Amino acid sequence: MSTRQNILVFRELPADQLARLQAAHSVTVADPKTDRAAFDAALPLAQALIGSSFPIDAAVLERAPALKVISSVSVGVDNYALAELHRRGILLCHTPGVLDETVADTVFALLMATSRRVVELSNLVREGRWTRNIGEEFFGFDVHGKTLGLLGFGRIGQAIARRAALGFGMPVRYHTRRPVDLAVQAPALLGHAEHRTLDALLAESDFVVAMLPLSDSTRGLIDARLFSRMKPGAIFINGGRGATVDEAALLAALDSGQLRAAGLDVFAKEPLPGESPLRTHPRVTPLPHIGSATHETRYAMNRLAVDNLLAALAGQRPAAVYDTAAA
Ligand SMILES: NC(=O)c1ccc[n+]([C@@H]2O[C@H](COP(=O)([O-])OP(=O)(O)OC[C@H]3O[C@@H](n4cnc5c(N)ncnc54)[C@H](O)[C@@H]3O)[C@@H](O)[C@H]2O)c1
Repeated sequence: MSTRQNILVFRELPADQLARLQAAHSVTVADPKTDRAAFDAALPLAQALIGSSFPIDAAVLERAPALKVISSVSVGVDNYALAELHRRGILLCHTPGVLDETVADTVFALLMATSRRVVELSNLVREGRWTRNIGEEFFGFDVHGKTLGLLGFGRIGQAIARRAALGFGMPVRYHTRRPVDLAVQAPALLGHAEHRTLDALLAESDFVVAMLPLSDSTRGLIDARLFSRMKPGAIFINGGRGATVDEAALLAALDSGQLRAAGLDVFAKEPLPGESPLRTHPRVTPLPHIGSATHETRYAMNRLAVDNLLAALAGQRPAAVYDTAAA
């Protein structure tokens, strides 16, 4: 590639990271959510894109004939038309690894909040309704020692498993298409985590945590059948992607009492529409997709995304390339 390339930044970057791009390339900043016209105007000459949280679909790619590389400030790649990127020979980079521990912390916050009713009981205090000692009707359920079932046992799933097994004494069950060789891939979990078929995991787990990417194989995967196989009174947590869950089936499972509670960081449609019953359901703890949203981690993700882009534009292999051929 020639030296100065046209980069289109489609989501705000920290000033120092933007400066790294500007030092070496011609940079246009245009967020399509707030200035679609500027984004569209920059597409035809863009050789590189960097950003997140906006669908780069076939229609966008069609208007970007010079595009060679996209650097996503995310680990999930469901916003990108993967087959089309592969067909056009466009490199896709993402940010695995740097957010694992932070997303696992967020998932654990949801485990604690749902089982110990943290938000509900904090509101009771704030609203002046704490007028006598708390009785059984406000008691929660223990987290420590309970069985955790993980749907999705990748980088983040394993970080959740470490917290559960090593910090909270929780037996961990996980479901993947093939068992993981723990001795090689997750030695800290040897003796703590066991592979299960999907139905066996659901039947055994007090907490079912979904940490799945969104793909053709996971869209709507967590449906009425799966909720019906969970232990009565189980708690369901979703930290992966909203569209892996049939939200109507989730609500039905909550209302029938099959599920005790749900903690959700992600939703099929985001921001969560005002009319969604999940917004105000008394046994749902909703979060506004904050899995990786800490100062340190968002900065690390932006820096890695800029590293990836600069390497690609210099003709080097970036540290984190997503294999679009395998999608
Ligand atoms: N809430 C947030 O803010 C947030 C933050 C980061 C990532 N995420 C989501 O979490 C996902 C997982 O991230 P990761 O880094 O752990 O990914 P990863 O690729 O390391 O792990 C994905 C796991 O899902 C499993 N999997 C994939 N398809 C499956 C299927 N059909 N059935 C069963 N298991 C299946 C894989 O085997 C693997 O264990 C991301 O793709 C992203 O969508 C959410």
